[in-house]
Amino acid sequence: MRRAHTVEQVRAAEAARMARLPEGTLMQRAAAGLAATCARLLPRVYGSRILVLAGSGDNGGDALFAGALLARRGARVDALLLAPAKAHPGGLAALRAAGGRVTSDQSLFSTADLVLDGIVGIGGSGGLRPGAQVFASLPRRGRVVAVDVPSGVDPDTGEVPGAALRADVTVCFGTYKPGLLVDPGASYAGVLQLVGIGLELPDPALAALQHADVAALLPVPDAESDKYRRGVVGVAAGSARYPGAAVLAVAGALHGGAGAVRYAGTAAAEVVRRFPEALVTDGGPAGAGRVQAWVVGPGGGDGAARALGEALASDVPVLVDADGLTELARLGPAALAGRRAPVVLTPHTGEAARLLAGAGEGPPPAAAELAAARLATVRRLAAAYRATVLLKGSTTVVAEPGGAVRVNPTGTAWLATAGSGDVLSGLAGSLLAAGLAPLDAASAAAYLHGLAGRSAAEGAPTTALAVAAALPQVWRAVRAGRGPGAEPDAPVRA
Ligand SMILES: NC(=O)C1=CN([C@@H]2O[C@H](COP(=O)(O)OP(=O)(O)OC[C@H]3O[C@@H](n4cnc5c(N)ncnc54)[C@H](O)[C@@H]3O)[C@@H](O)[C@H]2O)[C@@H](O)CC1
Ligand SMILES: [K+]
Repeated sequence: MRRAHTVEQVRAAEAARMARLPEGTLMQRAAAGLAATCARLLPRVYGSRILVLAGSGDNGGDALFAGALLARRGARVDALLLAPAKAHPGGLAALRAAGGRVTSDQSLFSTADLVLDGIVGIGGSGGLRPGAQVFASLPRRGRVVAVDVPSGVDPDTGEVPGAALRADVTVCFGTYKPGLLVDPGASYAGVLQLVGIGLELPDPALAALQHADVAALLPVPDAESDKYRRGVVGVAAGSARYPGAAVLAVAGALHGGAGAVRYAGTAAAEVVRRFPEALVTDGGPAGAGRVQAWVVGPGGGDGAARALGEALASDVPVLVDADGLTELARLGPAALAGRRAPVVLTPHTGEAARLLAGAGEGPPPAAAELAAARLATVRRLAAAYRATVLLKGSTTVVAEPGGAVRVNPTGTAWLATAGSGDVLSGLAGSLLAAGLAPLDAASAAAYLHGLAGRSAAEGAPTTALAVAAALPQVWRAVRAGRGPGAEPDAPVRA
């Protein structure tokens, strides 16, 4: 599991550690790790041209000390100081002593073999300041290595309020920061490299699952299992107008670990034609028979209101998606009051906007605004509806009310295809029925769905049904620890 901590948590851990260590020890550890990563990125250090962009704080200090270490190995290191009077004195002295120079030549940014972005780290707020904005648009030849955080990215939220410096690699110290894992910030961070500096950290503010975590969550039948013990998932989806949504949600559910899928709705004939193994009924959830979790809403059309009401009246977990969310937004959080079994909501940002408005949080915000502030949005929704919320998008995030947040590292833009959300809800509902806790079911489903999207697409447009069909091979890869994302620290990137 990749764990990310907020600036406040990092500062507290640093203060506790520094109290027991000689002055500057943590910075030396950070600089050594940073220099080692830079050295690995260069064909050879000796003779390489390196530009250090150093701001006014310790982030600049890290960059200057790392520059000094690289200069000692024969690199030609120039430092451009964004706030010359405030540059880290120890770092600057070390750089000079190692033969490095101070420059004001911005064109070195475009000719250097490697640029170290030490403009601002966890002390940063707002986008790049005017003096540094030019670097966001200058052409580049070598790689840009961000020190701790790409400058201009909010470390706690991943929001990018102005210009920011896109990195090829981000070397972060002590722990990941939420802004490195959540878009839009994550898209500025490139490949992440964590350097341990010996911090003792509390529970993370945010976590990203990896293969081993998901493998440990996935239900596996044993000798005593039968279809009912493995869990039956109910799917109330599709309508005369959108029968395909029923087929896709059932396709996801059949690959999610439940022992059986019970379909309730007007697309029963289509479902059973496609999947003879599904148990089907024409009515709503109320008369469908026992299930361990309901999925309500994909393509539900006019029938979504009734299906939602009947599913919520049951005593099992309910996952609400698509038209079910539109209906829930109309009813507001009161519709969930008194419910004991968990509720999972899976909105995209448009649905999230409606849900927030439905919770009395003012007029619907613009979806783009919510996408730019994904963490804040998912937390607000989880708190307002007291439900587990999976917010879909360029990075899918999952939050529990007042609790843990998970970010999915496996997403791919190829999944932005019609019907792919229906597969995800079926899959997540199936994991719920198999007994996973809501946060685990939602985040494991997002993880598998992302990998299945990659595998189905392989760089070309794909279909929702192909994504569902790729799920078994993805389960195998995750359980075997194979394929993209299997290495504990290799980020999965499109
Ligand atoms: N505190 C520690 O023990 C350690 C800190 N480390 C480094 O120290 C960094 C944090 O250092 P600081 O607390 O000095 O803060 P920064 O170096 O991140 O920022 C310094 C100052 O820049 C100004 N600033 C804020 N936003 C800005 C912006 N958008 N553009 C330009 N300037 C801006 C602020 O006045 C801020 O205090 C970490 O990110 C990490 O790189 C590491 O050396 C590890 C140990
Ligand atoms: K930085």
